[in-house]
Amino acid sequence: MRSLLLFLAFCLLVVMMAVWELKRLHENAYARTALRLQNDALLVSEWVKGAFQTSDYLLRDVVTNFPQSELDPERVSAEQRARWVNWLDAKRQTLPHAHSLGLFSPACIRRYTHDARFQSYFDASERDYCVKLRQYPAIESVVSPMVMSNFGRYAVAQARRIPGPGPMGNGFAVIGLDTTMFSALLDRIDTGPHGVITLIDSQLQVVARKPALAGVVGKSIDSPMIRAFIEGNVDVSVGRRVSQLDGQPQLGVLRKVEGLPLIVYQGEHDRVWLRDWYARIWKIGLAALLLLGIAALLLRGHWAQLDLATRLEQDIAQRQRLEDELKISEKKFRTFVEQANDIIYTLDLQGCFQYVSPNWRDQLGTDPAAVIGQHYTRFVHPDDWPAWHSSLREKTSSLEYRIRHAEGGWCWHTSSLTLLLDEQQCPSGILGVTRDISRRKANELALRQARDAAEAANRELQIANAQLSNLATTDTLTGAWNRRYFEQELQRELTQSRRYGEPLSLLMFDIDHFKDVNDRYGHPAGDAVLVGLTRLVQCNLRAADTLARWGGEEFVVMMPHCDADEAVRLAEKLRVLLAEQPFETVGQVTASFGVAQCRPDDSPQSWIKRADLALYQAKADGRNAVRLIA
Ligand SMILES: Nc1nc2c(ncn2[C@@H]2O[C@H](COP(=O)(O)OP(=O)(O)OP(=O)(O)O)[C@@H](O)[C@H]2O)c(=O)[nH]1
Repeated sequence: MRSLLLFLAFCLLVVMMAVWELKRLHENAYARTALRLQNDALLVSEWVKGAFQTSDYLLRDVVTNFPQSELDPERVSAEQRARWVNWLDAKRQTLPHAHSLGLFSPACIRRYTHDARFQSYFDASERDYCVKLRQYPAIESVVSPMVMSNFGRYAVAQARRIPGPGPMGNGFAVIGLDTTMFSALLDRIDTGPHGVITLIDSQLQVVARKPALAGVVGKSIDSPMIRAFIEGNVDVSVGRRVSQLDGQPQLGVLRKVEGLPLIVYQGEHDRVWLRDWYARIWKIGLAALLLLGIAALLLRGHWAQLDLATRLEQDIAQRQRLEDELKISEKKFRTFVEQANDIIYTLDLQGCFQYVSPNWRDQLGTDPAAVIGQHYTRFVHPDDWPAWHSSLREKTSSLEYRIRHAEGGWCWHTSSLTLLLDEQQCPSGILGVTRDISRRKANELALRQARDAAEAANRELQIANAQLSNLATTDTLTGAWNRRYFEQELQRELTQSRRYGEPLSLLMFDIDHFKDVNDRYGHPAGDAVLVGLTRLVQCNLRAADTLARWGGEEFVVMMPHCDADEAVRLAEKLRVLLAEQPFETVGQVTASFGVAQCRPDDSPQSWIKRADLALYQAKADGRNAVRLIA
């Protein structure tokens, strides 16, 4: 963590140093370029001043040598006037860039000009030079901002007062200077491929520019900053700006031309004056990155060493901790082994005891020393050897077995066995923890015996219940359902039949002259007839039909899903079968049958009553017959 912080601090330091160095280089480049531009601007302004001084000499010459008496052309002859015009033109031609030269009266009326074609009346009282001469009587000479001259060219007018008594003296001379002279002047200056020099007048009009741009001369620059500079007290201003004329970012110097309504702007494109600085950005940036990269590599190496050292320390600490834990664990284990109720032992893979805890003696009466080296079969009941044998091959297992007590007899024990592994993860022995469960086994035996007795009693009870239930629903003599059961079934079937709209019929039959059978052959023979008859009828019914003994020698059969016709057919069949069946001792007997199909409005009683009535009719009609009351 500390090294990371150091690295981050180093990174910060490198970045700060790089930024500081770049800032310093930028400032140097700025200062150096600004100084050079200032010098260049000074040079240009001096040149411009020099140009105006030259023209001013010409004006001085004119003002000094032109006689005052000749200024009013009305008083001068035409020939004399022509001579003065030629004189003025000769003076003008001494300056190659002077395109006009004239003389004005104190009232700013032009009296003479160098060209005979322009001798007409011209009032210059509104012109800037006239206004200034009138406004400031103390000054001798003025230069006006650039104007479009009468000759159709941009020009700057320079005027010089003609000394005289009035506030305006005896008038003034004006020379018109073609602004192309400034362009020619600027052309001679080496500005480099991206340097700019612009001459601007006090009206913020471009007077001349290098490099030249089409239509730029006379163009007004809308710059509050330049306007403020013109109106301010400082003579020089340095700053970065974007040129309004060509849109280039530049470092530029503005310098007022002393005593003239002109300023020089000298600028250099950022690309030029910052060229070295841009190159240094790359170099310094790469150097910083290199430094940071080296630092990062060093840090990584340091971390790797640190990590190794830390891991070694951790390993040592962990090993120490494990050793301590092992000691504690061993101590605990020994205490646990020696004080526990359970017998703890180890076996080799063949099943011989290698260690047994001291309580073996307490629980099994043998000294532990005598047990060590012995095979488990020496102590374990032979019936439990298979369980032991298979457990010794398991990773973990538990088993219950009998083990011999030194004083004779067997104790029940349970053991949990765990396979022990050596450092190579190979089985090296078996750890066993055993506990005496003799008491539990005795309890289990008692419990099992009690449960067996309870189950036997339960079974007897179920048999008795079944018998009781049978008795409650069946007739003991014939085995047919009894009347009570039949009535329950009748009610249930009646409900079912109504719910599903199925037909349901009832058959009631009674043995004919049964009293005579009893009387003649005895009651047991009569019983035998009843039993035989029941079997015969039962064998000829469907599984869904219910046969019940209604009472004495009278029986009923309920037939679900069976209409009156089917019921009559069955009754007829039974009647014939019975009549043809010989009974032991008694011989053949007959029976009469009454049939009734259940009606929708029937109650059990009304339905049974109709069957009974049909039976009565069969009896009345001579017996051994079937009758239906539908
Ligand atoms: N053996 C024997 N006889 C019974 C048993 N129950 C009723 N009886 C006898 O059945 C006889 C019924 O006689 P009756 O009611 O006069 O009818 P019947 O003699 O069969 O004459 P009809 O029915 O009119 O043909 C009686 O003698 C009863 O003692 C029984 O469980 N075993």
